[in-house]
Amino acid sequence: MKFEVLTIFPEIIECYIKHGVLGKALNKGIVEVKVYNLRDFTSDKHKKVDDYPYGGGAGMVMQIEPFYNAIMHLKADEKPRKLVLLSPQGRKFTQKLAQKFMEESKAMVLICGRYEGIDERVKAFVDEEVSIGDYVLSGGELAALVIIDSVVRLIPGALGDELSAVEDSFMKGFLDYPHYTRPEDFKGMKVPEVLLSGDHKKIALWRKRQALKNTLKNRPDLLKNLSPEDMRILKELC
Ligand SMILES: Nc1cc(-c2ccc3ccn(Cc4ccc(CN5CCCCC5)cc4)c3c2)n[nH]1
Repeated sequence: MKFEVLTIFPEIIECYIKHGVLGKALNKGIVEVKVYNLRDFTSDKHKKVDDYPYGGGAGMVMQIEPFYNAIMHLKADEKPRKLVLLSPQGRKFTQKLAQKFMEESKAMVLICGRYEGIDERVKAFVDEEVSIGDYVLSGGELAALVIIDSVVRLIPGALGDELSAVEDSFMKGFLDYPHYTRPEDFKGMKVPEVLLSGDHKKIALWRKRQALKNTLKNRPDLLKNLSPEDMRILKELC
């Protein structure tokens, strides 16, 4: 899978993708990330990318020309790609949308604005407008990294043999169970006995109960389409 990122701060993207799962996926050739500086697609000596908003208002708005020039440059190879604009007003990004992007797109262009946003006319050239949550960031780069990271985790082989994104809790429809590792007793804070029992059936049931308990407490909105067994466990918790 190939990601092409348009931004005025390429360093933000370049620094993050070197590390962890993403770094390994890049080294394995499972994913390719190319970052383009929008200033390289300007036509003035000052490499200007923003201007005052028509109609007045605070702040600056990013001009359409650098975005247009960059998008036309990418499209010159006539390869199919999904163009995604990051914005506070976009469609909410979820694990389900990450799965859809991974399954449907061989290449994605992630368009990152800054300032108070970008000229509305850019939207004529994009396929999706996506928000990663109901809060305002300073630009699209963090949102682009969230999308890259969560989509790459879903690519078969990206996480290495021992891990699988399929196990990620959001894929199962509720939150994760608690995790523990050594030491068994840290300043009197002990690991739950059941996890030391070696009884895998009991451990699995305990983890399911804990996951449902966490979900009921923090994200009851995720508790739908439960299996009869999960519903039985949930009723015991109420
Ligand atoms: N999920 C998410 C994505 C983004 C995102 C993505 C892309 C850009 C490009 C610029 N910014 C910063 C920005 C955009 C708009 C405003 C004005 N607006 C006024 C009314 C209330 C909402 C904000 C202020 C600052 C971005 C922010 N934030 N959150």
